[in-house]
Amino acid sequence: MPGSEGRRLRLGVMGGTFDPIHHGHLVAASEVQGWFDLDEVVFVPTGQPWQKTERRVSPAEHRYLMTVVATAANPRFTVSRVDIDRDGPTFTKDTLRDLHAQRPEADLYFITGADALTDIFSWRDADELFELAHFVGCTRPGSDMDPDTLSRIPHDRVTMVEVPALAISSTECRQRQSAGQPIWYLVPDGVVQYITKHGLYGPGTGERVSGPTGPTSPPPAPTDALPRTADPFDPTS
Ligand SMILES: Nc1ncnc2c1ncn2[C@@H]1O[C@H](COP(=O)(O)OP(=O)(O)OP(=O)(O)O)[C@@H](O)[C@H]1O
Ligand SMILES: O=C(O)c1ccc[n+]([C@@H]2O[C@H](COP(=O)([O-])O)[C@@H](O)[C@H]2O)c1
Repeated sequence: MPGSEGRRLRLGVMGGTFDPIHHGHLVAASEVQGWFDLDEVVFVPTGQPWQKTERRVSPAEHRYLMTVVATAANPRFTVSRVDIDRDGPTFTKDTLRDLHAQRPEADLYFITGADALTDIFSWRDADELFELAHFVGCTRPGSDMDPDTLSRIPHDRVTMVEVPALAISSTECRQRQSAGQPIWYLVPDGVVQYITKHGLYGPGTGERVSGPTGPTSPPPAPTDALPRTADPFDPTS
């Protein structure tokens, strides 16, 4: 099926662990959608993010559902299960091959933060990736990509895009939730409610509060928090 104006369909691919998804991810995807006139941006939560072994990653179904909640209002945003339904470690070459098999009519634009792009030559079969998709690296104003990495990427297969500064990370969201600090407005409202309902990132889940923002004693839990219910994805609850 052609995209607008009879040209080939343009499909953005926003891969991430999304533990949890936050407004930095959503702004980056939205900006790139506009820059490249993408017909759709498909968010792809990782199954087993093999380079994030230093910490516990939330179950894939939770990360998938938070991504569905966060993207539901945007008619151009969709969510794919290709990575979470594939066994084994998640490699982007598999993500792109699976999406190409599902949507052979589309050109793929893989959206990534500059931090992730800097590490791309540590990814599985990195040199093949640029044949499978055009890469879009999102930088914050004033930050530059590592010139060594940039020089190794074929220039016609990567574009750097400056997105509005949003110093939000999933790590910060987890740490704040663990410490009882608010995460409202860092993540969509529905994601705050999902996290509260399922008791994700609570005290005792191993998240550390770093730096001067961490309180010595956490503030009391907000009184409007949703009651915690049995977690269908946690066999121990
Ligand atoms: N604030 C942000 N602005 C733009 N891109 C971002 C931002 N945060 C993350 N990204 C990019 O989104 C993709 C998915 O990131 P990921 O799900 O690992 O989130 P994260 O915030 O980097 O997580 P963590 O803090 O747990 O490492 C990566 O390409 C990452 O570079
Ligand atoms: O292909 C790989 O080997 C590879 C290694 C690390 C990360 N990635 C991809 O990069 C995207 C962002 O990953 P992360 O771990 O920063 O959330 C996500 O789509 C991952 O599958 C891919």
